[in-house]
Amino acid sequence: MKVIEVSNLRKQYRDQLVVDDVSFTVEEGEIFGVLGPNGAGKTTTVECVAGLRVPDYGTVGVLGGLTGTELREQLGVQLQSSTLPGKLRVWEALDLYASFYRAPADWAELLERVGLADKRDTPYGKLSGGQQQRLSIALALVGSPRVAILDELTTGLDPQARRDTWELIERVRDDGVTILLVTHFMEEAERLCDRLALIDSGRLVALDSPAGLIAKVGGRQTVRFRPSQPFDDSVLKALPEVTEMRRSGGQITVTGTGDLLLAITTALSAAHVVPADLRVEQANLDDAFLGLTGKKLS
Ligand SMILES: Nc1ncnc2c1ncn2[C@@H]1O[C@H](COP(=O)(O)OP(=O)(O)OP(=O)(O)O)[C@@H](O)[C@H]1O
Repeated sequence: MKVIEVSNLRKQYRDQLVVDDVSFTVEEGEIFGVLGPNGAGKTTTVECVAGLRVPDYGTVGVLGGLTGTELREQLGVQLQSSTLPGKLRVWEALDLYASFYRAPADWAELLERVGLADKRDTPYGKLSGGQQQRLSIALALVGSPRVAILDELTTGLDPQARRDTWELIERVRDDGVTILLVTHFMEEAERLCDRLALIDSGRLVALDSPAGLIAKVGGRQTVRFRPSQPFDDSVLKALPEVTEMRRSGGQITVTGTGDLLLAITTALSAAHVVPADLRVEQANLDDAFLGLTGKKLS
């Protein structure tokens, strides 16, 4: 079932076109990512989905075209810019948000779920960045929505807090909430998203699963190793899988496609060379973005 349908969305601020003919659909139960560099138009796109901005052109449908109160009841939104008064206690914020809904979730249970039960009486201003983000997720979920929009959720968090937040988002999805996630972190998109819309300068560049996007750039891989003894470049350069080979100090870096690792290890073995410190790096979403737009994501 299609939960979000965006067709030919266009949005302009004065004379700046920031969303240019963007279309995508989000299926029920997905974590759907909108990935792109700063200023690409991601927030504007999801603000149109959330009904917070009016598109200049195109249509946006959530759960078959809900609007007004019905839309607000079914859609939880956590926006990049949202902050709360520093003195507001965690429980007060949840109680306040719960009062906006006819059938709110049990917020005490929600607090357990986001790991903030022991911060119930802590003022918002005294929470760490990660705790504030987890509270903002709880606030987005307090109306028991079927769809949640989460914008730049982990920006500014340390790696551990970021990983904790990813686990939390996965649990929310496992509970049946469809998630539209805005991010400019390649690693976050790769780890969390079932499908991704790559956005650059307001335009949809590609839409696929993370693996599908990476495959679009040809599945480039890099293999690094230290050879047990000298060998001639031609041993590897002659392989059809190899596109480039570089030597730096004692290390050799080979890039290529196909079953690169097998081709290299077989050729080295025939030349009686043992590869030590062998490492394989697959192409990632950064490479995909670079291949599709000519720009680096980060
Ligand atoms: N209310 C506004 N009025 C005028 N220009 C705006 C407004 N909001 C955003 N913009 C501009 O529109 C462009 C797209 O912004 P948007 O926030 O949608 O991008 P983004 O991809 O979410 O970027 P970021 O990750 O930096 O938030 C930017 O150039 C931004 O400066």
